[in-house]
Amino acid sequence: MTAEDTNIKIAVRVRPFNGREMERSAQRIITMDGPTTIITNPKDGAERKFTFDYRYEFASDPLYLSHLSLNLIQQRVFQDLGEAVVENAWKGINASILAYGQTGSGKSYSMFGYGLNKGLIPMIADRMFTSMAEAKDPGVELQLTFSMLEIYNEKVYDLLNPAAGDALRVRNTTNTAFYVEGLKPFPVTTYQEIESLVDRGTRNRTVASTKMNASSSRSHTILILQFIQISKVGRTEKRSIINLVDLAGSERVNSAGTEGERLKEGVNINSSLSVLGQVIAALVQKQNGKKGLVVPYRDSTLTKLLANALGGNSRTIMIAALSPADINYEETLGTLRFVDRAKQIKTAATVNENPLDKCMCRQTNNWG
Ligand SMILES: Nc1ncnc2c1ncn2[C@@H]1O[C@H](COP(=O)(O)OP(=O)(O)OP(=O)(O)O)[C@@H](O)[C@H]1O
Repeated sequence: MTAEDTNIKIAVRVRPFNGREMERSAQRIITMDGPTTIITNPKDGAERKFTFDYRYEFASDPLYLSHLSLNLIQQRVFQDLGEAVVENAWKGINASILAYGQTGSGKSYSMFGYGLNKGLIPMIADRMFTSMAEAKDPGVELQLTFSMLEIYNEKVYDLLNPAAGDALRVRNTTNTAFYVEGLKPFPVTTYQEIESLVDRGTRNRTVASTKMNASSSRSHTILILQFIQISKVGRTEKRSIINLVDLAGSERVNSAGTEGERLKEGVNINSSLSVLGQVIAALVQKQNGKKGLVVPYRDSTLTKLLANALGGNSRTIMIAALSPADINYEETLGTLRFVDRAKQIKTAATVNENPLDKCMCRQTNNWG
C-alpha cells in the first residue's frame, strides 16, 4: 500500500478571557484575519503573523458565551478535525490529535470538553459507535478497544488499571516504533462504556496527581482507540489507531523557589516538551534534505510514544490553545512558534490492511 504524505494540520483556538485576566484588565492581543492569526507585542505594538489550517476564536459579544453558541463551536471543531479521524479509522489509517498550550489555555476544553459542552474525545467516540451501528456488512467483525495512560515524571501509568501500581515499561519493536508493555486495552461496545472509562481514567489521574503532589496540568495524558475490522470473507484485517493527546502545560518552569518533587516535575515537563520541539525541528530539517540526522525520539518518554504520530504512519493534527490576554504574551507567542514549526512536518499515513493469515494478530497497544 502506498503512503500518502500530508502535512501535520494545525488548528489555533483562542479561549475567552478568564477571571484572573479580567481582574487585571488584560488587553486582547490576538486577532484573526482570514487564514492569518496576528499577535501584538503589548510593549511596542509590533505584530507577528502566522498562517494555519483552522482557526477558532471567540467574539467579544457576551452572547457568544451562551451555552448554545459555545456548543456550536465545539461541534464545528469536531466537524473540521474529528470527522475525518473517524472516516480514516474506517479506511485503516492511523490518526492523532495533540493539544498544546500553556496551563489554562483550553487544551482539556478542546479534547474532553466540560459537562454538556462535549469536546473532541467524546464526540469522536460517539461518532465511532454510531458508524459501527450503521455498518451493514455481516461478513466483517468490528472490534474497538480503549486505553488511557499518563506520562508523569517520564514514567508511564495505566490510568484504567491503577492496581498495576508501578510504572509500565516502554519498549521498542524497531528504532522508531515503541509500545507500552502491559498497557491494558479495554474492549468497548457502547459510548457509555467509553464515557465511564474516561471518567475512571480522569479520577485515577487526579488521585495519582494528588498523591504525587501534582496538579493535572503537570502530566501528559494519552487516550488510545484501536479499531479492528476483520473480514471473514476476504480473510483480511484492517487496523487503525487513534491517539488523543492532552499535553502538560507548556509554560516555562520558573525554578526560583522550586525544589524537590515540584522541581523534578518541572524539569521533566520542560525536558519532554523541549525534546518534542527538538524532534519536530529534526524532522523538518530531514525533510528539507539534511542527511545523517538522528531524530531524538528516544530522548523522552513522550516522544517515544508520539514517534508514529510525528514522523510515521499517521495523519496528525495539533491544536494550539491560546489565551487572548496581553499578560500571557510570551507563552502565547511560544505556542504559535512551536506549531508554526510543526506544520512543516509531513507524515506518511498508509492503509493498515493485512491478510488474516499473515497478520501478527497480537493485541497491540503500540503506535506501530
Ligand atoms: N474555547 C473555549 N471557550 C470557552 N471556555 C473555554 C475555552 N477554552 C477553555 N475554556 C475555559 O477555560 C478554563 C481553562 O481551560 P482548560 O482546563 O481546558 O485548560 P488547559 O489548557 O487544559 O489547562 P491545564 O493544562 O491546566 O489542564 C476552563 O474553565 C474552560 O472552561
